Amino acid sequence: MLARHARGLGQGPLAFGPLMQLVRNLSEWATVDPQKLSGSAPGTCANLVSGRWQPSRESRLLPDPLNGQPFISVPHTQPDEIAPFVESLRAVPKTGLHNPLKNPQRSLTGYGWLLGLRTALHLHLHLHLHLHLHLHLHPEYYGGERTGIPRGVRFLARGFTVPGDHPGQTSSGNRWPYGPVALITPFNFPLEIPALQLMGALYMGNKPLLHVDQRVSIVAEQLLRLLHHCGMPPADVDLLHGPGATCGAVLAAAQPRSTLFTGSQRVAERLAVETHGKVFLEDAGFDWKIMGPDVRDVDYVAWQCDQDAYACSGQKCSAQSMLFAHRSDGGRWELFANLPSAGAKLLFGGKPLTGHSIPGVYGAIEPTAVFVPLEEALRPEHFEAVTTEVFGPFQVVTEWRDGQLPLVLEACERMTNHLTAAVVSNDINFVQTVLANTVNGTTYAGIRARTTGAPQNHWFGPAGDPRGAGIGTPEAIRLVWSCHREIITDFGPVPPASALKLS
Ligand SMILES: NC(=O)c1ccc[n+]([C@@H]2O[C@H](COP(=O)([O-])OP(=O)(O)OC[C@H]3O[C@@H](n4cnc5c(N)ncnc54)[C@H](O)[C@@H]3O)[C@@H](O)[C@H]2O)c1
Repeated sequence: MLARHARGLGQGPLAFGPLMQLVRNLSEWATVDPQKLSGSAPGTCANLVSGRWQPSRESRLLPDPLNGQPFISVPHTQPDEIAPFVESLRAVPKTGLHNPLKNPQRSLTGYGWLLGLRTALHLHLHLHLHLHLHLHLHPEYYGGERTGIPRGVRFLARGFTVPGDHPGQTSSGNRWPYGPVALITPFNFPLEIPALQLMGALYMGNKPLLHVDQRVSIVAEQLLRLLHHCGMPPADVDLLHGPGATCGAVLAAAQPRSTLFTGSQRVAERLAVETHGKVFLEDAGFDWKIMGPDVRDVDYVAWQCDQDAYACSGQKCSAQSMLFAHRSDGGRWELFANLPSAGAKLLFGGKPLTGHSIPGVYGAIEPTAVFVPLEEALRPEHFEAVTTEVFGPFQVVTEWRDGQLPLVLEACERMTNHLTAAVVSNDINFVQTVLANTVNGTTYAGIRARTTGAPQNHWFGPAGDPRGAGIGTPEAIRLVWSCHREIITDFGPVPPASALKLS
């Protein structure tokens, strides 16, 4: 009954109570119960293409990160099985499933149910299937989590008009979908990134092929099953489980009009070439934090450093990768006063964790920090190694003294990834100098500055690269999932023939 209620498209936002109930009733829509997933009762996954759930020829058994038991069987789709995915994408017109002039009601009534679902998801989804699965697979921080379902979908496609050159002429800027698109996401945010980006793609009128890292793609599958249950047409999204290379083969054959890729630098650069540049990137994060000379509230700042570098085992793209601590001789703040003046040194960590049952394939090491003197870090022979993202509980620490800010800024200038950054200072002149001379796309400034935390209430994405994508705000959705189309209407009146001259 609830499902029928939810499928009453066009009815506007649904009542909160029934939706909470709907999300709670796992048996109506979920195919796995995370409380029961185990080596003796593994969960199984299926591909979704053109509205039909389908197995693949081979499957891969994933070991439970908690105890090593094989607990999920996921399709190991091979390149010779991709034809239905290619056909499905090729069947989508460039004009999308809807656009400002075609089926505009689809973004209103077709997704009306989502507006009510937003609240229900926000409060209850993470208490049930997804959080359990999610925490099992990857313990992502969930405080302030967003579901990616903004109010007023139609306003995402808001355009503008400009008066023309003569009576009857007007030009209008429109947000237009790409039509067939691909969405590729990594292992470390199995729900948040697919949910936020998928909804944006759909709102703007695209049909996405979704590929999530095979180790966690079961979460995205359950999200799609919930969305179907709530009324999303099953053919609106395809889901491809399997190796990344198989997804690459689909892209090469189907040539989606645009691809949003979130993941490592290596794959990002490869896709940029293979898609001939038709790609938006949320790639590697080498994220720095600069402490100003005025840093105070030491316990708070140190706590935030630990959170940024080591929460979630440092496996956030926004994790603190390099800390520039200010060393103030005779001042209040001497973070690493006992460090040697030259040479790199292990500050702490560096050993494998012991006394656990985590399978070796997942890796488990102590929170680790390595100190590298600033001048040594800047040497050409060291710089690349010092500024390469290590996707784990690892950070590089250095220090700078009064007069060395230009060296710190030089290091920021020479880095290749510009995702998040933090300027920990309440000295407005210091903050302004650092902000004016750096480019990171999501930069926090002030004594409470952090590198992690996104995307809760703001844009999140890299800057300084025309391929840079965003996530988390209406602007991000508009940028990534629609393009600009200018329509100049010129209906007359037509001038008399006597007024026509060659120009
Ligand atoms: N910038 C961001 O917003 C953001 C967010 C999360 C993670 N990350 C980055 O992701 C990385 C960690 O994630 P990962 O190890 O899962 O990344 P990864 O690049 O190995 O994999 C990401 C996705 O790409 C797919 N893939 C791999 N090869 C492919 C190919 N040839 N064609 C198409 N798809 C292919 C994978 O199956 C996976 O779904 C880190 O570098 C981290 O900084 C960035």
